[in-house]
Amino acid sequence: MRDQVLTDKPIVWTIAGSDSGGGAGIQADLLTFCDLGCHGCSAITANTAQNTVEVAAINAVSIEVLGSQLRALQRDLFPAAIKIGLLAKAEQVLEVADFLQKLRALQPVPVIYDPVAIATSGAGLTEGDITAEVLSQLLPQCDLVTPNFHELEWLSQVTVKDAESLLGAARQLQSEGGAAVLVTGGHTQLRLGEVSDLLWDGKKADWFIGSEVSGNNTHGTGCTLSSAIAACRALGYPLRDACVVGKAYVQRGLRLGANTHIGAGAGPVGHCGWPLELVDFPEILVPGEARAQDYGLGAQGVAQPFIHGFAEVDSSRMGLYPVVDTLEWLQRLAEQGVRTLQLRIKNPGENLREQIERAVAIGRAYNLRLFINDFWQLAIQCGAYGVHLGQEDLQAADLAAIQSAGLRLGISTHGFYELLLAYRYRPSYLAIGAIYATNTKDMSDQLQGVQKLARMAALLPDYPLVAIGGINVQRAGEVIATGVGSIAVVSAITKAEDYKQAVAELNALLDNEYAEVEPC
Ligand SMILES: Cc1ncc(COP(=O)(O)OP(=O)(O)O)c(N)n1
Ligand SMILES: Cc1nc(C(=O)O)sc1CCOP(=O)(O)O
Ligand SMILES: [Mg+2]
Repeated sequence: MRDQVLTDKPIVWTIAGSDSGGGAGIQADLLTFCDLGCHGCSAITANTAQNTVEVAAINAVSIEVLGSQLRALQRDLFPAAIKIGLLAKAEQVLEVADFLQKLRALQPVPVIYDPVAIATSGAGLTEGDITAEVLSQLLPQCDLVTPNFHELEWLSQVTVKDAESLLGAARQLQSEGGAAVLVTGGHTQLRLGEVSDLLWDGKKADWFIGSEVSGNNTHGTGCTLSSAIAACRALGYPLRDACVVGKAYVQRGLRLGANTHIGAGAGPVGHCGWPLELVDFPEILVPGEARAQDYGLGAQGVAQPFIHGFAEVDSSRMGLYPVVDTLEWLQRLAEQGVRTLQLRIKNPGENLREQIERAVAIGRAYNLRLFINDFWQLAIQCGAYGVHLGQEDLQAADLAAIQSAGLRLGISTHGFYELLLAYRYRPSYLAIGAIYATNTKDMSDQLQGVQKLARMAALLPDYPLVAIGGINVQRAGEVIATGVGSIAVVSAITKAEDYKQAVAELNALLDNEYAEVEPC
């Protein structure tokens, strides 16, 4: 929600080294913060003398100089997130860890550490060994650490030779330091043509699969990724959303920056604005899909094979979509000409089957797109038009049965990560929520806001998208303007003084927007 206030840019700090060549370090970090709508501040740990072909010198700043920068920032520019890059000697690690401990006692601040310590050439970038200080003092102050394969081996002391050992090393590092681990795959491909990152947060492993981009302009990708994740965390995005948007931002920079010529060596990755194209976003690996084996997620324990591709809805613009809990409401709204409806019964009585049968009959009589929430078995048995499922239902429901019965499938999503994951199933529509706070259901930790909705909707311009959560007549205009083809509402209709008027006003807003987009 924070990113809706355009006059109030979140502040993000980078604590890192200066790259005189302008491709990595502080320079890449500040470009990234700016690009993603944040105000960047810096505390410089070292002045490196480098260009695109060599690191000629690394001049660490003194503890006094580092500390004075941090304290000046704290006095006036309190951060919404912090990215840490090169810490050039053990004393700096201790200084930063100690500072963070005190800062985070005042207010929680997400901290992302890109453990820069070894150059691509293999040369050490630090004065002496910093391993012990990083593991024991710094990592407990971090929320996320973003090693590449080499840095993972360095910090975990585990030799990484395949996907299983990589996951083992990430688990080891996470359990030792407490921070979630995002292992970046830029240096090693587990599958040809795929550049994949592994996130292990102590509970769940996720693979984010990107495609290889040909080109040599890769300098600064690690700095840019960790900075983009920090910027997204400052905008209020949860960790998984921040990771997939960060990866997309780097992918966009690699793709659009591939043909620039800066220096004789590896040129800088591009900084090319907010990623709004699906092509830059990673695919989320789904348990049960064939390539999961190559990523160390074997078939064991997977409830069902990966099923994707569901019956299409007849229009990507399903319009007004009331979600109701009684047959009376279905009947009333069908009589008002509403064509998309959902029956969402949360406290079913003994006559649930009968209610669903009657709902399906109303749906047929009025030619409705009628979705049944949760009860997919009854929806199949009663021949419903479609079923709506939540994220947590995806592993439990028999998706093959829904698919082969020809039912449409709608899936709830809450943010970029869930949207990309649900999209892998190619459902009939994707719902995005909760856009605003709502009294109908506790969604307080999953609020998206309109700007984030617009950024998600931009990824799938022709796909049937539904926005839900706190939408009413006053807010519907800005929601519809994001490009979603449908707005789902509960209380805006069922608690309206005059539901017929609410239906008419919401329909008028939808008609108006679509008329502007598609002039006759
Ligand atoms: C259109 C639409 N979007 C989202 C939801 C929420 O579904 P779910 O996540 O399954 O939560 P419950 O509705 O079951 O509480 C929905 N019902 N409809
Ligand atoms: C049922 C539901 N699902 C949501 C989601 O974000 O998945 S928000 C929501 C409640 C929508 O009710 P109202 O229109 O009254 O705010
Ligand atoms: Mg549900």
